[in-house]
Amino acid sequence: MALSVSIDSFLSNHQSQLGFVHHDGQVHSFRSSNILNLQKASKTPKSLSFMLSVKESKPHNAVQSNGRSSFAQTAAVKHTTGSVTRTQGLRFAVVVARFNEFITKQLLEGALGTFKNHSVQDEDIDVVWVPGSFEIGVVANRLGKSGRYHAILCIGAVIRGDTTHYDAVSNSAASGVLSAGLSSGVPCIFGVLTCDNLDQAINRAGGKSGNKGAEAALTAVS
Ligand SMILES: Nc1c(NC[C@H](O)[C@H](O)[C@H](O)CO)[nH]c(=O)[nH]c1=O
Ligand SMILES: CC(=O)[C@@H](O)COP(=O)(O)O
Repeated sequence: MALSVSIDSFLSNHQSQLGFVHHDGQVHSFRSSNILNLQKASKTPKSLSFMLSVKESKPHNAVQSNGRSSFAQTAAVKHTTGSVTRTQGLRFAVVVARFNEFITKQLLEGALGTFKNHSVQDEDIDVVWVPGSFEIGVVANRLGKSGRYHAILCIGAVIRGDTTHYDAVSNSAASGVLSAGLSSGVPCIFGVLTCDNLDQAINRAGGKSGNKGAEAALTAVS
């Protein structure tokens, strides 16, 4: 059964955790200890661009060839989405693993390029190096709790070897990043490659499958 939630009940349920900027640019609700800290840390405190934009979409009936209305139900409610254009005053930390550095450096380059393309200022980005992907979570958690950043981008490259070590490191990296986000309340973005071989990693670090660091940075902005 589909769950239908109106924007009003969504807002009243989440206003303690999130701030919202309506499409008219007005802040409609805004609080939480981290966000307050962020507000203090922000160079331009009145910039609330990191908050989610609430965009109104007009109800419309998408009629399928069989004559039935397809997503009329979802089209009838307001949708909430992040913005990749309102970046003024956004601050990011990037936690990057030194292990497989020839890959993680490329991912980092991709991420910094994306930040630049989205007008995030160099002085609003801190890069913190850790030994391996296993250590990313603990540092991301600490940075998240500092209240200085709007999102933490986590970068690593775990490449399968001969033993089950790969599973331990990649699963720990994923759950570490997840826990860091949940416990700090600051989005911690998973930009850790988990690859079966070196080729896969190279392809995803600026090769033929793109640059996953760049993609993860866009997620952080959003
Ligand atoms: N094998 C990989 C590691 N291993 C190192 C661990 O992340 C960790 O630093 C060590 O176990 C000490 O706690 N790290 C990666 O990022 N990628 C690997 O492929
Ligand atoms: C992440 C890994 O599995 C790797 O670096 C360790 O390789 P191995 O399993 O051959 O010890």
